[in-house]
Amino acid sequence: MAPQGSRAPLEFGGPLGAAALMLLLPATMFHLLLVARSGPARLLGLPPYLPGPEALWSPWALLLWLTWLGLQAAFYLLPARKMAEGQELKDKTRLRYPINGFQALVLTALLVGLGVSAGLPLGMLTEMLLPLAFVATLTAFIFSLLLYLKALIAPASALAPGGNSGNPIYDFFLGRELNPRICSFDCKYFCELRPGLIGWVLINLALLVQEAELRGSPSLAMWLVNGFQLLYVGDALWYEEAVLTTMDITHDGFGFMLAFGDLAWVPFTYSLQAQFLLYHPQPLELSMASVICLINAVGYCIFRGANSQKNTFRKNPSDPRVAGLETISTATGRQLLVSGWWGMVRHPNYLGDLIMALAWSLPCGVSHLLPYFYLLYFTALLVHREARDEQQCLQKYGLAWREYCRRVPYRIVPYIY
Ligand SMILES: NC(=O)C1=CN([C@@H]2O[C@H](COP(=O)(O)OP(=O)(O)OC[C@H]3O[C@@H](n4cnc5c(N)ncnc54)[C@H](OP(=O)(O)O)[C@@H]3O)[C@@H](O)[C@H]2O)C=CC1
Ligand SMILES: CC(C)CCC[C@@H](C)[C@H]1CC=C2C3=C(CC[C@@]21C)[C@@]1(C)CC[C@H](O)C[C@@H]1CC3
Repeated sequence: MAPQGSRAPLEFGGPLGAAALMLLLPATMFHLLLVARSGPARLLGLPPYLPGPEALWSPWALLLWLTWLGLQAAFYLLPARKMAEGQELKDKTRLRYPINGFQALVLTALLVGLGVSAGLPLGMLTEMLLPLAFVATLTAFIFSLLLYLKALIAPASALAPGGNSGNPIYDFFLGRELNPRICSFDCKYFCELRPGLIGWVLINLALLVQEAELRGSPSLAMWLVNGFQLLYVGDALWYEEAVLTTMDITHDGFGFMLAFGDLAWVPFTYSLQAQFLLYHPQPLELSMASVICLINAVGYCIFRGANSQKNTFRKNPSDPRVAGLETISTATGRQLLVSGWWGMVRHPNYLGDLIMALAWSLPCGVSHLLPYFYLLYFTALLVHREARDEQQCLQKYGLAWREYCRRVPYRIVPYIY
């Protein structure tokens, strides 16, 4: 049984690490936004200027941001094609979640399409990235504070395994309540996929439109970055149900880490390649573009193949697509796959995700390190996430997990790591 509350080992370097991350993450996001539009675009250099309050604060940005959150919340509340059940909770109940994220993406696209054809200047959004990122960060802080206070009146069974150490900084960062809800509206599930991920592709699109306005047409590099990232976001929303088994939903509380990550970090830093391309156009030969498309396709096949194989197996182990795979039995009654994608490395989906991350940076050329920030950050995130997942699996499956590690010794990259 995993240790609970104050007995759970502290992660992320404890309260000091949490405090440092709460300063460092927003600072990094603003640094990236500033250097992406500067001439030298140096990842490790100083930003060209420090923005004053007038560059950060705009009531229009606040209005736009709140409208965006309201719109996505309204789409979340629309009738869903399916209601899915989450994992079993401590009190043996299961929560129900609407599966309508892809519908929200399509409705947003229709609305934006209508707006643009009616003369909405979508490209102008690129001028508002700084104040928008500022209000998103502010929202994340206020939201996390409200969530922290809400957890004070939540029953013990609603609290997350971590995030309840008694140290307010650490608990504020990690999140105290596992699934904070307002009636049937699940705050964490809503934030994980919709405003941030759909916001990311909308920012990308605005950058593409702005490039077309500046230079006559979008560059091939901009098309590739937009296309690849739209595929990634569309895939996440199409397979939305899979997010219910991720550690973010089943293990981590909802605090600053996820609120800031979902609402601010994802839209404003994951769109870095498109931001870079708007200010630093890169020539791209058709032959090189084809190679990059191939790299993205290989990454996507591994990512999707591995995720679908595990999801199919978890839903129905006797499904003909997975019934022939070799497995290890565990004391919990669940089984672990040891052949197929999950017999190659212990996290084949991370490998595919990393290959795609490389394909998203390559259209930006090799003259700057800045567009490779996502690849570097993502490698660190996945290595850390893999270690956390490993720890949780060891607690869940004990000896069976050790046997799996013996049979499949590499974590993410075959013969390397
Ligand atoms: N772009 C981004 O910023 C991010 C993207 N991602 C992506 O999101 C997706 C989900 O990632 P994540 O939630 O970290 O983890 P995974 O989808 O890899 O899930 C890990 C879980 O899978 C189960 N599992 C592990 N090994 C096996 C096996 N051999 N056989 C059967 N089940 C197994 C275990 O849970 P159990 O046994 O309980 O089912 C384990 O806890 C990934 O594709 C990842 O790349 C993740 C984080 C950030
Ligand atoms: C701000 C910190 C550095 C940590 C923030 C982490 C979050 C940005 C990520 C935690 C897990 C995530 C997942 C996804 C996006 C990023 C966050 C929110 C996906 C939705 C991406 C698409 C995949 O298909 C599923 C992912 C689930 C986990």
